[in-house]
Amino acid sequence: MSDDFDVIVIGGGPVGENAAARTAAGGLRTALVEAERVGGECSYWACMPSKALLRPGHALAAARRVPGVPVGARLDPVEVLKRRNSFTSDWDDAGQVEWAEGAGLTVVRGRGRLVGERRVDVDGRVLTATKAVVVCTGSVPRIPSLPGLADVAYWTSREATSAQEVPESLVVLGGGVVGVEMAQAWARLGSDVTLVVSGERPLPKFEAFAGDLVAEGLREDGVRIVTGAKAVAVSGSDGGVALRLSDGSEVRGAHLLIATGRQPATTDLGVERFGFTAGEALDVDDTGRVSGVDWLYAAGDVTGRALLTHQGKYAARAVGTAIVTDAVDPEPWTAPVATADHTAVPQVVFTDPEVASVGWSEAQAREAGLEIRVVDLDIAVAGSSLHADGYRGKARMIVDERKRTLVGVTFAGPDVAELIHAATIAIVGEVTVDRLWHAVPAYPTISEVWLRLLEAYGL
Ligand SMILES: Cc1cc2nc3c(=O)[nH]c(=O)nc-3n(C[C@H](O)[C@H](O)[C@H](O)COP(=O)(O)OP(=O)(O)OC[C@H]3O[C@@H](n4cnc5c(N)ncnc54)[C@H](O)[C@@H]3O)c2cc1C
Ligand SMILES: NC(=O)c1ccc[n+]([C@@H]2O[C@H](COP(=O)([O-])OP(=O)(O)OC[C@H]3O[C@@H](n4cnc5c(N)ncnc54)[C@H](O)[C@@H]3O)[C@@H](O)[C@H]2O)c1
Repeated sequence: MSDDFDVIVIGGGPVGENAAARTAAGGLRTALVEAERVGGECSYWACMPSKALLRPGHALAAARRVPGVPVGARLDPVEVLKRRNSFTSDWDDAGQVEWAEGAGLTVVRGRGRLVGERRVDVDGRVLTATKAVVVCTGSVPRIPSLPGLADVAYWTSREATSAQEVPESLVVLGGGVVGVEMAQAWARLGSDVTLVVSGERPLPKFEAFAGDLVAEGLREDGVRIVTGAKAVAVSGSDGGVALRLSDGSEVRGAHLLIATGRQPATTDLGVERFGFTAGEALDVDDTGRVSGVDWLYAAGDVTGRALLTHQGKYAARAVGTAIVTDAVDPEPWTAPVATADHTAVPQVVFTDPEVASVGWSEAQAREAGLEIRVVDLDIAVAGSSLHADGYRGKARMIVDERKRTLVGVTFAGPDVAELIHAATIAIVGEVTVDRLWHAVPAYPTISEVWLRLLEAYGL
């Protein structure tokens, strides 16, 4: 096999796969270098298995909210874990390799390292690229330096998404997205879960009402939430783990999940020779070109821009197009440019209730100095009351008063995920509220909340 390619992509997660598929489709000889499994974190230890663990609990809860639907008392963990395993293809990447080869990629197994201009060492074999190298190595868990942590067997998101048994009890440190999703998934499967968060509520990066509603949902599932807590030490305890907090109290569990964020996977990658620091993000422009190195590109978690599969894949499509078309300073909102990263990143937290947001939070919009108007509403329309008895949800719409366009939308409530794409379209398309008025939501759907938001705005 030749070691010469036009493009070498390091990292075969969802982002690397997309960048490579684009360049191959553009007629460029493309190598995809992967150290573990083609498909990356998302397919085997993140998006897919976590959502597969959550979905059965949501289905059961949804059925319980509609009288007349016969439902069992609890989930069947054996069947839930079996279905989760099928979503990860039992951690076998043969299907993804087959897809990659079908897309015209050369899959090279091994750990890639930049060893010179357009040169990548893969476990001793040096590949060269005529055009570009694209770094899509993703991210790894950020582990806090807690005394005692190195001496216990703790979980990261990998163990939390791939465990083959329901833990009797679980302490989750960190109330971000991984923390709340995994706390609920395992609580609904029968584990006794304690969630330790450093602030007033979980999900601090979202609007406060969203974190509050999710906290309510978790508590209803039996999750104990310890707020305002600073972990100071960890120790082994009765075959499990004890987490000591700054107020002197202790929380214990059979397992401890560290869910305190992620950091770019740039260690042992050779980035230092191009002026970057191992462990830090690769700084890129909107076409994905790495600052100061004209043949080096990056996309996805490794850039630290938006740690989300869909947004990383969007950046990958931009990178692939930029390489194929030799784009130089392309205009914003054209195919080789990931312009939406700045204003319209959608995210769904797949708890029950769900949180779905896009664009800026109120705090971010104010910090950016925008003249805004915030419209808050309970989600209480015919569609929501038919959807579930006792439906509880909230919506926030943030309007840029100068342009009369939306800059941020958040929904929190059962099954709001599918509402968010309409908001993404409105923000990306810079649709004015006056024009949005003519986008009539079907009756009786939960989307009618859009009409109520516009009425509350004054239309
Ligand atoms: C528990 C959890 C749940 C999540 N759920 C969601 C969700 O529902 N929706 C969502 O949008 N996002 C979710 N995310 C985030 C999502 O997983 C990431 O944003 C996404 O995986 C990033 O894709 P990537 O290709 O950049 O990186 P990764 O998926 O991390 O893939 C990087 C790949 O590069 C390989 N690699 C690394 N270094 C090298 C090297 N030197 N040589 C060769 N190969 C290398 C790795 O082995 C890996 O396969 C979740 C994250 C976690 C932790
Ligand atoms: N549904 C989804 O889209 C989804 C699901 C899971 C993860 N993700 C992505 O993966 C990334 C990583 O998720 P995450 O939850 O690990 O990170 P995160 O940054 O979302 O949350 C980490 C949380 O841990 C807290 N924290 C940090 N250090 C702490 C400490 N020492 N003690 C207590 N708390 C501490 C932080 O304040 C923060 O709230 C996120 O950016 C997220 O977008 C997405």
